[in-house]
Amino acid sequence: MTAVGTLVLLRHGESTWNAQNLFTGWVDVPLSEDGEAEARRGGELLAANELLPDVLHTSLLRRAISTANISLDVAERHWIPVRRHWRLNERHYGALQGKNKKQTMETYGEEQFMLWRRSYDTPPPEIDPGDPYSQEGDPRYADLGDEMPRTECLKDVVARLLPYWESSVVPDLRAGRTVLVAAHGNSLRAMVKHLDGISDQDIASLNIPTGIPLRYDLDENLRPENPGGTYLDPEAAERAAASVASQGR
Ligand SMILES: O=C(O)[C@@H](CO)OP(=O)(O)O
Repeated sequence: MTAVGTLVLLRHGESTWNAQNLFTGWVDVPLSEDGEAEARRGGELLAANELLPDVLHTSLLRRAISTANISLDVAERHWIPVRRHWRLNERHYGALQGKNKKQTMETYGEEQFMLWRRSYDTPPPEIDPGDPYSQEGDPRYADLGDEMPRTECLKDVVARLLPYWESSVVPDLRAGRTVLVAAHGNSLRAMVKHLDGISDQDIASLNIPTGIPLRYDLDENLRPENPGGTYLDPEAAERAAASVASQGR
């Protein structure tokens, strides 16, 4: 079967809050210097593999936007059309946004910490609208109304991501375009869960590394011909995914 579409998933490079081990979610933090370097490396990998995106989809958060800009600039694809949507945002981390991961684990214990961080359907407590890390009143979310989350578990992310996948990403894939999705650890875990048909249990142990393009060749049913996708730098991806898994320790 010939692949109908090529999808490239790119988690943003390290952010300043990744570097400080803080729960981030919808807080709009920038890339760290290392994160910018990862984004440049991501662009080099795209160019070296002749994997040149025709269209970009990003979240509304600058760590994903900047990563895509830097990578595409390096790959000489800075000019491609872009669509941005909140449905590609990171999982909203509720009241944990801005909290240190290690301290959270020490305060609540490893079981509760992992339940909030990786269980499929247990969201963290809701964020208070007056919390300094709440997005209440942020103009970019003015149209969300009742859909504005105050916390999310991965199941919630899957539910809000899939309408965008169907309405906006799938048509680009079906048109034969190479589609770059620049997003986040948990919004991409939601996408990979859908693509690979991963169970609610097994998704807990899947972690996506920062800054390494993950390629999927999709058949006409939009099922991966290469299940699990193919990282353009598999060794670096394995090391980096293990480091995401161990955050908090
Ligand atoms: O803090 C976050 O928003 C995410 C991604 O950095 O963290 P985690 O990997 O713990 O879900």
